Amino acid sequence: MEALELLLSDGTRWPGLGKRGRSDGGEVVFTTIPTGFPQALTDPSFAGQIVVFAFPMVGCYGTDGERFESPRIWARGVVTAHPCHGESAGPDLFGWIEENGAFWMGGVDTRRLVIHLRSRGTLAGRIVSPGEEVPVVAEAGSPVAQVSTVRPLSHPGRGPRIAVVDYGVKAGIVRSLLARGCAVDVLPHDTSSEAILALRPDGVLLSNGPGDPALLVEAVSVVEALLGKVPLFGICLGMQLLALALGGKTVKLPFGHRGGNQPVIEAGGKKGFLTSQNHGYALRDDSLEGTGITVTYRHGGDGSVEGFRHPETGAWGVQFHPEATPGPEESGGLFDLFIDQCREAAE
Ligand SMILES: NC(=O)CC[C@H](N)C(=O)O
Repeated sequence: MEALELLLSDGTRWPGLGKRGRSDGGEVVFTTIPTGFPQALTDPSFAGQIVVFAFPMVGCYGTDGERFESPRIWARGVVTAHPCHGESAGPDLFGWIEENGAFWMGGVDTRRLVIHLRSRGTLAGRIVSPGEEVPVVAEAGSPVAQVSTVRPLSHPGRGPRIAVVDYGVKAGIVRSLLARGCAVDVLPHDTSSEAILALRPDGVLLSNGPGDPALLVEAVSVVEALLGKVPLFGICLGMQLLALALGGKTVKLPFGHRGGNQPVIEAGGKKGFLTSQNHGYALRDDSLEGTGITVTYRHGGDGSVEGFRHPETGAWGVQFHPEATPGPEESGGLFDLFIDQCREAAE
């Protein structure tokens, strides 16, 4: 173990201990999940980011390969207060992070760091040696092409056939469809609308994924071409792309929503539930007029849009994660609603 620092783009330095030298720059974000760390780190939506765990003790159960959300870690670095080494459910979490070529730091005052990020907003950062002076910038551009499958992958099933456009899909989304009997085609992020419709899917699911949705101009035009032709359901980045295709706009949140206990309230109602979330962007409320979008869910904390439907085309989406992994499963029924919608459209 050697002394390391997390150097932030505002010049602040956060000391800790770890094993490796200097990471590249990445957006430093925090998540409040209290469990499911390997699931979070393998979520492709974290690609290129340095993840601060607000929960103090991390790694007590090691890793469990069966619960990965993709085959590898996409986060660039991990920052924690108290790394817990050793094996219980599986290999040592921090050894596994190193094997994946990612960086980690322990012994960091993550309570103060989370409050700093919450008040300053998300910043770029790098894991460096103490006192090291290097430029700190997060990569520009979208990581979607790096995390998406390059070839279509087909999973058989007797139920409706769902095409999943993979912008960085979590395995939990595919599992949620397969568990309900669907046949699933996972398609590369740049698949054309013609190629998607040629599969004659009963529905199209637009997946989660990393980065700024507004950079994905081509994906938005593919989604636009699908509108009204097939049932469409977007999750997180997928919902953002759907809204952009309908003429809405997105905005970067100051520090995002990342955690397993994010409250969501039905718009205009009182019913609330807890959700798993991992996003830094949101729909701009003032961009929705004239789009035909009806907001269905809002965040219980800041009131931002967490879901919508578009009655004219039947397209809809949620900003939170009904597949959970990690997090509460109480919104999993949304997959059933989508599958019912696909069945009805096929009749
Ligand atoms: N999990 C996701 O799909 C995240 C969507 C997008 N990258 C955001 O940060 O808002």
